[in-house]
Amino acid sequence: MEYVLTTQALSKHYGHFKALDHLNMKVPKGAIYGFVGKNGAGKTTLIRLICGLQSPSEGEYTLYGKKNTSKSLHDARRRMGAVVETPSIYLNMTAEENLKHQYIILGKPSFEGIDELLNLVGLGHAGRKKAKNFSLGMRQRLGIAIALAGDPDFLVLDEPINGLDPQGIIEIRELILKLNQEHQITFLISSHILDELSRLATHYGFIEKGHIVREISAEELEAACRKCMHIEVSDIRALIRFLDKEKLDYKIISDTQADIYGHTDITDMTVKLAEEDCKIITINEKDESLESYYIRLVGGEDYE
Ligand SMILES: Nc1ncnc2c1ncn2[C@@H]1O[C@H](COP(=O)(O)OP(=O)(O)OP(=O)(O)O)[C@@H](O)[C@H]1O
Repeated sequence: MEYVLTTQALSKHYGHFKALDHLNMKVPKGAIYGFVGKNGAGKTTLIRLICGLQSPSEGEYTLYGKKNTSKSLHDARRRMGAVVETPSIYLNMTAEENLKHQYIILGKPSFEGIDELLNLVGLGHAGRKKAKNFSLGMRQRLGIAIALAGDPDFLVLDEPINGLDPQGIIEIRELILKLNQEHQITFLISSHILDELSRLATHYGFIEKGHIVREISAEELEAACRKCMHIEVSDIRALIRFLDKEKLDYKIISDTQADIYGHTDITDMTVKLAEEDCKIITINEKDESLESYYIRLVGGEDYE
């Protein structure tokens, strides 16, 4: 497998504090890599390091196979774009002027392609409007357009949907999917909004206290998320008696509802419960959410 980014025991210390502690991760080419962790876990620190905004204390990383210590890292970094924390846009400029400014910084010979870029991020109609009048979602999309100006094939987005309204979230999601699928751009997206990430990510890296506790593909994650049967009954005590007798793993949700893990013979359960005058009101299969998996992995305290 070809990797756009790898890190080997990458560490960043601030005095005695280890913001990154021997972090190992691999972002495959073509992936949408969800970089998941609580506030303060070290996500932004990793992003700052790979963008070259800070230097590692120990360990190393490669971008497109080029080591961070090698001279050719500069060329590899040209293939990468990033929106770190808030997008760096000039609010008194229009979207078009912001892009022209970026083109000048990049030393591009002409402004060719700006209209195309604005259309790509869904700002074709707003090119002449000042950025200060943009919604947060439009600003985020302009930030992505600026990051795309250098024609990267790896985009790093730090918490791209933080603070966006539902419509803004959908627009960013669709843009990321389009750029990934139609323009073959690999993404590293840091987020603590797991539900949203699970609609996009092909791979996940779970970071906790500066190191990766699990790296897993979306397919592996789906298999690892426990399937369960959600059941609503008229007599929860009868259900508990049945589940204990069958030695099934379960969780009581309310005084009429429970989640049952593992294989359950529904016919047998229906008959046995009927013998105790317990009616099944509803029953359906559900997957454990990414959020429950994550909490199981790193523990729930101070999770936002
Ligand atoms: N310049 C710095 N000096 C000292 N400590 C720092 C510095 N930058 C970050 N830290 C600490 O390093 C830890 C990791 O910070 P980082 O910003 O990478 O977390 P994060 O996972 O991105 O969380 P958030 O979502 O809150 O930004 C935090 O405890 C933070 O306080």
